[in-house]
Amino acid sequence: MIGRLNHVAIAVPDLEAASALYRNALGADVTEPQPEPAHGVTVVFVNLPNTKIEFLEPLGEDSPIRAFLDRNPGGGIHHLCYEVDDIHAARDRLVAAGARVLGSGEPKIGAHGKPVLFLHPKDLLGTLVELEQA
Ligand SMILES: CC[C@H](C(=O)O)C(=O)SCCNC(=O)CCNC(=O)[C@H](O)C(C)(C)COP(=O)(O)OP(=O)(O)OC[C@H]1O[C@@H](n2cnc3c(N)ncnc32)[C@H](O)[C@@H]1OP(=O)(O)O
Ligand SMILES: [Co+2]
Repeated sequence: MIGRLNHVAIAVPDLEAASALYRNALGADVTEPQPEPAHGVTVVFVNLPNTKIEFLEPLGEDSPIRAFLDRNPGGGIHHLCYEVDDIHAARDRLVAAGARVLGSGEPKIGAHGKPVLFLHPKDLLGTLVELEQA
């Protein structure tokens, strides 16, 4: 069921500063800011040979990452995103294993234009897990 590691997400207080740091200090290839109002964040992706890093900045008053940044004002690793062949089957299997799906329980279109959903960190080893339909 579980497939490629699509991305590791880092929540940051300042997307432009984070992008400049990775470009200047690491020579990274960083995409331009992509507002995702349905998810309450603006994102960029750091393209790596074998996966991506996603930087997240809060967008709007109800951003789901606001409290995380209050706890981690300098930023911090926020979630892992795994690709799955069938996001509904993966969801149902995880729910059967006791994991809680966040939000409505139905996938939403994510930053790559594909269905995504999130599982509660308390049910998956203290790690927020995102699933993306491959
Ligand atoms: C554009 C889409 C893009 C993509 O890749 O396609 C994205 O990735 S969008 C990313 C932003 N959206 C989300 O993260 C949606 C799912 N997240 C949530 O619904 C919330 O962040 C939630 C519920 C996981 C946590 O919200 P909040 O911090 O406000 O809740 P609590 O303060 O009640 O925290 C509960 C409990 O969980 C711990 N926690 C919170 N966030 C994380 C985390 N990222 N990793 C690990 N643990 C986390 C928090 O510390 C609390 O623990 P406790 O021991 O009870 O204090
Ligand atoms: Co993500």
